[in-house]
Amino acid sequence: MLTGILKAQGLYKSYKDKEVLHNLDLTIEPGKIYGLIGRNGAGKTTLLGILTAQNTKDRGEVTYDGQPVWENQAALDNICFSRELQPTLFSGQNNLKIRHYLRSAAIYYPGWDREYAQRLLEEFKLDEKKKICQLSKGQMSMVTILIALASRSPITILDEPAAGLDVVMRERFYQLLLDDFAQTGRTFLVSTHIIEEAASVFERVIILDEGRILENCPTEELVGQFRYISGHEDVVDQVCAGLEVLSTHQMGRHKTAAVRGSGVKLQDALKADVDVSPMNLQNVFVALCGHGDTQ
Ligand SMILES: Nc1ncnc2c1ncn2[C@@H]1O[C@H](COP(=O)(O)OP(=O)(O)OP(=O)(O)O)[C@@H](O)[C@H]1O
Repeated sequence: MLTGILKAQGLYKSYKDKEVLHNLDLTIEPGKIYGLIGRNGAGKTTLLGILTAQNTKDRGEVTYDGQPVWENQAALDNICFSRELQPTLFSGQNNLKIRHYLRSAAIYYPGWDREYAQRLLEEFKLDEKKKICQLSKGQMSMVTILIALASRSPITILDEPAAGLDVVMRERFYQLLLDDFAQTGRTFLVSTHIIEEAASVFERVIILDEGRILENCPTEELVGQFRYISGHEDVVDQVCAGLEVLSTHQMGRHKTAAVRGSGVKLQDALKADVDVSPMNLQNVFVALCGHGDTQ
């Protein structure tokens, strides 16, 4: 599926005097699955809301296929932002049922796949006659996921879709995502805190830290740049001299450093009397965004 590029340039967003996004640039290319990770309050939901014109920006531009997305239905027809249902939003409409919600989605999304939606309803064992305000947290997540998948939108964005799901449903969700991607090649952008579980699904990872994009690159390429180097503190210090050290942990004279580096300097390090071990995406995330909290 050939779709346009979703692009943010120079985004700024503040709530009162708190700056949440700072001069943020981001390019979402067609036909890729992106994982968006960041600490609590990093600005993920705010960013996703602005990318999909559901939230306002203070400065900057968001375009789809070169056209601004703000108040541009032609551009927004290509983008689905399926976010967690807020039971409080529905408390004033106690009779709103899943069926009504799906009917609205069918009208809103031009590519709505009714047959796929029905299949997912059955697979998730959701009763469309059930009221939204009576759904469990997991069932709310399932409705959110169902809408995202059945929208068939070229760019489909989900904000923490797996948070309310049990482990079996989370695995099923990732499988559905990958099956859909294999079939349609549409773009997915998914935010999550369950990093390691999702690492193998996301071919690209975006790390948002305090309103700034720290990384936006292939997951394997990113993780491959980081290693733990451990051993006697003197040797570790010597080896790390030319490398970027993100964090250190010491027990007596034994030291472990999380480092980023490649090339000659790393090759030299590998020859020294130290243990070198790979890091996983979660370790990399903590090293980059821990800001000393985990030392
Ligand atoms: N409507 C709002 N009014 C005021 N402050 C807000 C509003 N929405 C978000 N914020 C603040 O902006 C910051 C970023 O919030 P946001 O929800 O975008 O972060 P997040 O990365 O999605 O966080 P989490 O992972 O905890 O869900 C937080 O400090 C939050 O309190």
